[in-house]
Amino acid sequence: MLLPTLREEVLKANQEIARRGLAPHTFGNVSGIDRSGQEPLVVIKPSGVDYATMKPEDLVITDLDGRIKEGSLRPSSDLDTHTLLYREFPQIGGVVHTHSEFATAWAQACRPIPFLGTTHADYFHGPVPVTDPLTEAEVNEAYVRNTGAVIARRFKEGGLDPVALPGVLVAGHAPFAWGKSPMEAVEHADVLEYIARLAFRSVLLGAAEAGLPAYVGQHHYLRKHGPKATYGQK
Ligand SMILES: O=C(CO)[C@@H](O)[C@H](O)COP(=O)(O)O
Repeated sequence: MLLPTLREEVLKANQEIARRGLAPHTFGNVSGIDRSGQEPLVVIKPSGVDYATMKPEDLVITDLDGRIKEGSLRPSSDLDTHTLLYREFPQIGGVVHTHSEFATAWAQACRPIPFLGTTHADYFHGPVPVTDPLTEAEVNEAYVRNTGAVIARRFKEGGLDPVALPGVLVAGHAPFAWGKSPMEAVEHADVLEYIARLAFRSVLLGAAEAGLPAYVGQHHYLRKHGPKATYGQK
């Protein structure tokens, strides 16, 4: 993907998380990556800039280690999480961080979103995982980079597939979601908030946390993503 097109898509994606109510104030950020050139380049939201006034030239371009290549504004304060996820999950092309209400509530409760319905199963093949809380050492050493590290650790140690589970809850913080592109990452962040709200209400109504029978979840996930889709545990 050429950078000018990626810039436009990352700008639109950042405006979309605001328009969809997923990012009150500036509590959220979207990035995209262009892996087509010799050096992968990340395009990310500038820190603290109002989505409504954001322009393509405000976006910041960095390399995969977060070194700024282009841009006069400060990159999002979550840059190191985004770049670590691009290094750890080579399949992804876009990352979204939001503070959407219900997904953030599950993250603050340090509880995974249970696998309760087919709406969930269409997009997330399994409970939406929650990370371990960062240790004091991880917070003090590098909070943002270690936020990415605990996400990567949760998927690696859990044998989880970031394609079949395109999002996570960072314990005590809020959700991150990803996809093949910035706009697909926004779709996943939007669905994550919707299934978080549904699960919250279902649990209040007494839904068994045992959740959906595996065969129903698998049927719906494969129906949406095709018989060759990767899903579930690796
Ligand atoms: O999680 C946080 C703060 O808790 C951040 O996501 C900010 O809410 C957004 O920061 P910028 O992207 O504007 O730097």
